[in-house]
Amino acid sequence: MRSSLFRVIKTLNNSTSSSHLLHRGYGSEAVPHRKVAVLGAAGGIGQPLALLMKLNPLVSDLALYDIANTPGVAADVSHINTKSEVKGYMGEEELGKALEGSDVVIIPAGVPRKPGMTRDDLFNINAGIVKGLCDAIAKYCPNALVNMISNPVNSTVPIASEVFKKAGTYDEKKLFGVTTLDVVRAKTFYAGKAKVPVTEVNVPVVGGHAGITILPLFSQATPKANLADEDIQALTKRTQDGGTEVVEAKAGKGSATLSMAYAGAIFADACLKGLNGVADVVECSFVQSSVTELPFFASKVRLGKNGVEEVMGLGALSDYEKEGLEKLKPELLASIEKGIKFANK
Ligand SMILES: NC(=O)c1ccc[n+]([C@@H]2O[C@H](COP(=O)([O-])OP(=O)(O)OC[C@H]3O[C@@H](n4cnc5c(N)ncnc54)[C@H](O)[C@@H]3O)[C@@H](O)[C@H]2O)c1
Ligand SMILES: O=C(O)C[C@H](O)C(=O)O
Repeated sequence: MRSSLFRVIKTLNNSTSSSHLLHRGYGSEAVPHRKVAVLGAAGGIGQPLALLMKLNPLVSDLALYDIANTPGVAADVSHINTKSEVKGYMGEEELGKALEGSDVVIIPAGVPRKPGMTRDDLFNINAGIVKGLCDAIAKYCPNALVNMISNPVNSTVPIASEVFKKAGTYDEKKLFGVTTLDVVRAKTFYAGKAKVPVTEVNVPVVGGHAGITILPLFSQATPKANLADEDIQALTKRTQDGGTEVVEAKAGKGSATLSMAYAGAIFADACLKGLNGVADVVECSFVQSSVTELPFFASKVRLGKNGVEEVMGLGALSDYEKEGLEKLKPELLASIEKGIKFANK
């Protein structure tokens, strides 16, 4: 039963090098003790993400924190007969206990979009939520790798960096905006158009995580396919609007949760693999960066024992991608500056 479940995950999991341990079997192989905390664990993303992290054999302790409903989620997930110990924490007074000793903290806490909203429309509520949670991270687990899912990622990551700077705990190698869902979508859409096996596809996605700031680099997609320019443009637009496609389909009942949980689990797994010293773990992520003149930028990142080991360059871009890159910069910079300003006010 257990092995068949992992076969399903293996089939689902077409990520690059970082995916393998998500479906690694339960052998006697020794892996270091690792605690993962999910903040917002009772939400639409939090619940399936908690499930996927419970299936990850690299996790020893799984802390599920939310302001409401975590006892039920934790009781439910804890009955799954996999390795990790699950504990639920509810309310601010239990946040410290949830965070203490964490190696990786995943943050899907905050409100999702409704049709007609941009991710930036979430700023007023989510900025404060993220700031409060990051204050606690700085206090209780300053060395943890932080995987920021809460939107607008283009602003919440800069907010987190400022909170950590103020607390004197900022390490740019340990703060990640999770953009894996953009990569997951780009792979799926490319495979469909190029008629190549989706499990073999790789597509880097750079920039940020909102609208035109999401820049998939289909010129670097593998396996290669000779797609027409209008196909590339349509794929680019669909990837940029992927979140909105889901928001509209859910018609007021939230945004992507299941595909996001999958993407979040892949990224957290990559972080754990890096921490554990697995070589050549590469994922795209929105991190502090000098790849462009912007202070934060998503690109391929090599993960290691201390978090970011290398922020990789963009590689060769097509003229269409070069144009997209220049177009995204003002919007991305404005979102970054908005986050920094909020955290310092
Ligand atoms: N990065 C991405 O690619 C990506 C993808 C999808 C969604 N998101 C974002 O993720 C966030 C969550 O989406 P969702 O669909 O899970 O929303 P949701 O409303 O279903 O769940 C959010 C959860 O956060 C909890 N929460 C609120 N304030 C909290 C606090 N201070 N501490 C801890 N928990 C708190 C809520 O109680 C709720 O359980 C949204 O901001 C959404 O836009 C990001
Ligand atoms: O689109 C959203 O609001 C959620 C998320 O950022 C996504 O890309 O699905």
